[in-house]
Amino acid sequence: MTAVILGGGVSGLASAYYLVRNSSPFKRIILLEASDRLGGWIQTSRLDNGAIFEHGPRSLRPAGKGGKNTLSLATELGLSNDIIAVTRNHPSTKNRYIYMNKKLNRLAIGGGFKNTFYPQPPFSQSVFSMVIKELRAPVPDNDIEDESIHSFFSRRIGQEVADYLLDPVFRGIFAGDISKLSVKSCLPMDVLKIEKEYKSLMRGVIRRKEKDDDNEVYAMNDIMRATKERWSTWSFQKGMSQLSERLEDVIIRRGNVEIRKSTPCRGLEFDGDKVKVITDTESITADHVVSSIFSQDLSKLLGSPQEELSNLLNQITAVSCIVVNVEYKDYMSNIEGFGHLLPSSEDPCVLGVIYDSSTFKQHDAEKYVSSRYTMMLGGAWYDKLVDRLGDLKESTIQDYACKVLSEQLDIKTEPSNVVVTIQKNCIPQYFVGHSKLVESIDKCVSDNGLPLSLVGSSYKGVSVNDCINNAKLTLKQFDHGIKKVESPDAENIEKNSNV
Ligand SMILES: Cc1cc2nc3c(=O)[nH]c(=O)nc-3n(C[C@H](O)[C@H](O)[C@H](O)COP(=O)(O)OP(=O)(O)OC[C@H]3O[C@@H](n4cnc5c(N)ncnc54)[C@H](O)[C@@H]3O)c2cc1C
Ligand SMILES: C=Cc1c2[nH]c(c1C)Cc1[nH]c(c(CCC(=O)O)c1C)Cc1[nH]c(c(C)c1CCC(=O)O)Cc1[nH]c(c(C)c1C=C)C2
Repeated sequence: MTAVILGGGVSGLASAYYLVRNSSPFKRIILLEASDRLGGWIQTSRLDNGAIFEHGPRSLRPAGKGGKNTLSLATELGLSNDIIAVTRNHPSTKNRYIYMNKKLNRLAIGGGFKNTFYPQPPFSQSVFSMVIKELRAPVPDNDIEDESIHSFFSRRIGQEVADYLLDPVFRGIFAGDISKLSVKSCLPMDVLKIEKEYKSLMRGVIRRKEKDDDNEVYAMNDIMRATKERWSTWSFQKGMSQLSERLEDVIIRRGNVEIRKSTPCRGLEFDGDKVKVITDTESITADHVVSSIFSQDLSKLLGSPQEELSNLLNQITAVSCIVVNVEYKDYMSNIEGFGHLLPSSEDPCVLGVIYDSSTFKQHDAEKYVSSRYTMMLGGAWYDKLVDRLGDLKESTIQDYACKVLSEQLDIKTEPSNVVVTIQKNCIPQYFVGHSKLVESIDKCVSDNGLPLSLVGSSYKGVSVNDCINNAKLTLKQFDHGIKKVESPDAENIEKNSNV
């Protein structure tokens, strides 16, 4: 049997890996990647001076099922010695800032008397009063299927928290507008269900027992290391591309996967239990297709009689971001932290700045002192940004970004390296009603008996962890048991039947 995987980003690569790692019915697997490289939004550049610029994802969380699974995957791939990690007590973990009223306001994340009982700018109320307000907030009588993040947190904790905390945080993840983003699909827990059951989000988060129904088999070495050393975030010595490059190596080494770059799929024609995968040069007859591409790109590949599915897929939208990587030679920042975010009320077009050198100093230039930053622009406010800039010439964007950086971080020196990357449709948006839309898509595929699996960031999670874990769980249907794994940690996979 033949499977075709559409897309060579981390979801497509993970799909291929899990199909070859486990015994599956597919003797032939073809991965089609439209561009000339693999990794998708994972894009790492290594400058001549040894500095690393990430134009997409730069960090992974160890927490949660997805976090555990990605650590397990790194172990299985033999990448343990290439992992670099930041612990929870590191300044880049403890210090996150909101840039508001033209100054940096450190987010009071970790307790303390002053932080708890006295208002911390930019908020006019203390954390303690926010907690009391949330515990006392009324619960709507009617069952709410879904709600915007702004609406939910405004009624639970107040508009100020929605506007000055949730707004920037979700601009920092989805680059999106919380008045449209779904509270059901964008948060790691079902807050509406928790509110209904416990009459308060705080009470529910404290009281509910995390069901440990995780029956997955994990390679434990790096999971145990991350737990023991209390990692907060991690990456790789040579950047995130090490993950996609190693996945490619291992997939090819396993033999029955053919990776075709610069080979876009141009169409899918379903015919009973077979599907014709059309490229510029041929039509591949497959028994199953795994699509990891953006839902609107998949929508365009479907002709009649798949109009219904095509229309549903087309309803999921994405935003575009401009990512500006900047390095300052012979400059040591005096601010340690993960970075700062801006509420849309402060400046809609500037989403935030990541202090890359504060998190991963290992990625700095080898031979001299320097500081690296990544500025994220646009997102749901992309059109406003284009209007403000006037044009999207690299020099226009570069001048603008460096001016903003110098204002917001008081940097007086000129940058030594700048890379501008325009990432079109890079972060899918999970608007109110997204989970119902995904259910309708899944139902349409199954009702029509289409040999099609949907993975990737369009549906159930935008983080790298979510993409990998969702690919693994989606393809479980084909999992006929783990093949002998040659990875250094193979015995651990067998031994640790549960975590
Ligand atoms: C700027 C930015 C910063 C981010 N930061 C983080 C972070 O710090 N941590 C984190 O966990 N996540 C982060 N993310 C999210 C994460 O990077 C993405 O969600 C994830 O990489 C998506 O992977 P994917 O494989 O699902 O999709 P993609 O990476 O989009 O891969 C899809 C692939 O399909 C190919 N393709 C498209 N059409 C076709 C076709 N017709 N035929 C064949 N191939 C096709 C594309 O070329 C692409 O290679 C960030 C994302 C962005 C954009
Ligand atoms: C300012 C814009 C953005 C920044 N990062 C992203 C955008 C759009 C993209 C992004 N960053 C993360 C993820 C994965 C989310 C997840 O579920 O793990 C995505 C899609 C990582 C991340 N970024 C922030 C948080 C709190 C997280 C989660 C995990 C972690 O702690 O590493 C917030 C944040 N993003 C940016 C900054 C400057 C920032 C906080 C100061 C940049």
